Amino acid sequence: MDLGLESSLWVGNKRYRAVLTGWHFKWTEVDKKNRDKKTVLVPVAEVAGVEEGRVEILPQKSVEDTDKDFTVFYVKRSSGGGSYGLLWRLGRIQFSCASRVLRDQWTKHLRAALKTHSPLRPHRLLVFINPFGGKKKGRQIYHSLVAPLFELAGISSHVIVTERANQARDHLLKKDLTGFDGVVCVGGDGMFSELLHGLIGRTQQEAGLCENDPAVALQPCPLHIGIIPAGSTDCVCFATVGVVDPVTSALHIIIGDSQPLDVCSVHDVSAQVRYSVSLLGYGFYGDVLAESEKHRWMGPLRYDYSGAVVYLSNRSYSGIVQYLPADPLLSSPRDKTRCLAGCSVCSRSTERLFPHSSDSGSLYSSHFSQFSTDSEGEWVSVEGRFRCVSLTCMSSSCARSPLGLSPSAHLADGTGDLILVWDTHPLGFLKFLYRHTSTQDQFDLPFVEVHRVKAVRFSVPSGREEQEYEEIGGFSSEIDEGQRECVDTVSRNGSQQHLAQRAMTSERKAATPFLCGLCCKKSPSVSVWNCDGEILPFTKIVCKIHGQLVRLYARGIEDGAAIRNSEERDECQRICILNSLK
Ligand SMILES: CCCCCCCCCCCCC/C=C/[C@@H](O)[C@H](COP(=O)(O)O)NC(=O)CCCCCCCCCCCCCCC
Ligand SMILES: Nc1ncnc2c1ncn2[C@@H]1O[C@H](COP(=O)(O)OP(=O)(O)O)[C@@H](O)[C@H]1O
Ligand SMILES: [Ca+2]
Repeated sequence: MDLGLESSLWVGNKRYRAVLTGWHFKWTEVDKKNRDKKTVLVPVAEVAGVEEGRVEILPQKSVEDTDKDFTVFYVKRSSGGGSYGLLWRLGRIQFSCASRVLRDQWTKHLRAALKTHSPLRPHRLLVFINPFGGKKKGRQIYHSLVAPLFELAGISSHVIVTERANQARDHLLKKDLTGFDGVVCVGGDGMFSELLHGLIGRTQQEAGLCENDPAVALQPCPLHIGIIPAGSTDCVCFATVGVVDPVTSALHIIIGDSQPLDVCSVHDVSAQVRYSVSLLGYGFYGDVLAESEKHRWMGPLRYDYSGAVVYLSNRSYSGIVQYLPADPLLSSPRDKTRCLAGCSVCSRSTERLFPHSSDSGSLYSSHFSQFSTDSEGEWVSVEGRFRCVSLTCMSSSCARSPLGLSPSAHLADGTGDLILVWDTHPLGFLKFLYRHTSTQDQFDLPFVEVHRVKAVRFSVPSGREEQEYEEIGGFSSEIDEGQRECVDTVSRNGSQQHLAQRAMTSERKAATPFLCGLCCKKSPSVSVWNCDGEILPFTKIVCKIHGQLVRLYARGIEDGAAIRNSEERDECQRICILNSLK
């Protein structure tokens, strides 16, 4: 069927020339002298629904069934929601046709174009709501903001309000999932993590693969994941959509957007596996999570409170970190680029990760080639005392840190960024943390290193695990020994880091009076791992990044930083549409 169509249509008493070209639907106001006025251009892929009659969805759905009218719902962008990302809202236009025949032609052609140009639109979704996530508004957010949009788009959803932790994960591992196109969580990063574990586990079970084996190349998941943000950090949503907004996320789900995402598998010696996408953190972030669990009643503020408590306790930990660097010719964590919608680094990675696929974006292509074609590089080893060791598969931007833990990380390039913050004096560490809140480079500090990696191993020097408490502070022999270890190991690895470490020793002496106030209590010698908001029950780990293991209903961040007024907003809509065509 030829999807193109062109005719005059009316909105109220204004005449429009409407054109459907297959990829685009546009309407231009025509004045009495037949001159063109303003045009609105909407990619067919961003049409949310087409309905006969004059349809309203708010305050509730109502249809005035006239036989010459039809209503089109589409994605409309607006700035807001912070300096990055664009809010999406539901645009609506009600057209009148000259005849019923023409009206039926328009609705038929538009619906056929939708099917052809956005094949991943979901028809049936499995939705899990965590009623206790974030500010406990999950149910309300879903029923008032999301369900009416799904209904409009003709999506049928099976909704489960969870009654316990891990219910969503267990459901995905065991229950019949036939007929579902995607799975949605209404909650925070913890709920997303449940879906991630459930779907990855289920996919490996069905493929007959052992997910606990770090040597296995995992099979990508066939079902898409949608996130309706209703949690505390909502980092996965922020970093993949650019804003934390339930309506924006619902619209990405409706139009069947697709964003692949790298996932890190975290294995312990007894072969248990966990997955992480946003933050795998030892030291500071592990301690913040452990502390925050005691203060869940505070809601999202528990992290700020616990962050301050842990910061003031001034801890550092010994560790041995080994990493397998990614190809430095492809990208670097300090190249000042940002992974935005249509990212070319990620697109090239798709071709590299799935070389035998005719459609380079296909989920179903062989994923096994990934490691056989990659030449295994050399592992690098460092040992010493760290304030924190963090690994992230993406930028991990969130409201607390709008550019994230690693601002130049990519969502789907098959690598992660390893951030090593060596022990330093308290003010230095505060500077590091504080830089996350602005555009200042948190890696441009002498005690910070960042590496783009494919795999990481971590262990605690022998004897430390059993040692329950130790003296801490810049003056104990423990720290001096740790400091020496660090200088030795790093210089063995031929890095310039040892110079910085030496400089740090004198900085630490300068900070002596400040430290005295803080460090007069005992502290544990071993921290815990924070795996996307969950405490891991093991310290020694092996991690591997699996490129594009899952897909989200998202498209990456649309850069809205330049948009300040409504005229620029229209321009932005145009630029975003042009970018989406590239
Ligand atoms: C001085 C200000 C310092 C601001 C430092 C901000 C760094 C923020 C990096 C955030 C990375 C987030 C990665 C996401 C992790 C989530 O998967 C995970 C689970 O989220 P969920 O509960 O929503 O399910 N979230 C977390 O683990 C939370 C980590 C949050 C860390 C916040 C740290 C706040 C630090 C405040 C320090 C204050 C020092 C004050 C000195 C007097
Ligand atoms: N019904 C429930 N009761 C208790 N815990 C739950 C329930 N449903 C989910 N959880 C757990 O709650 C934790 C936090 O959920 P999340 O939605 O991420 O909120 P937040 O962002 O506030 O931490 C997750 O680890 C999840 O496994
Ligand atoms: Ca990545």
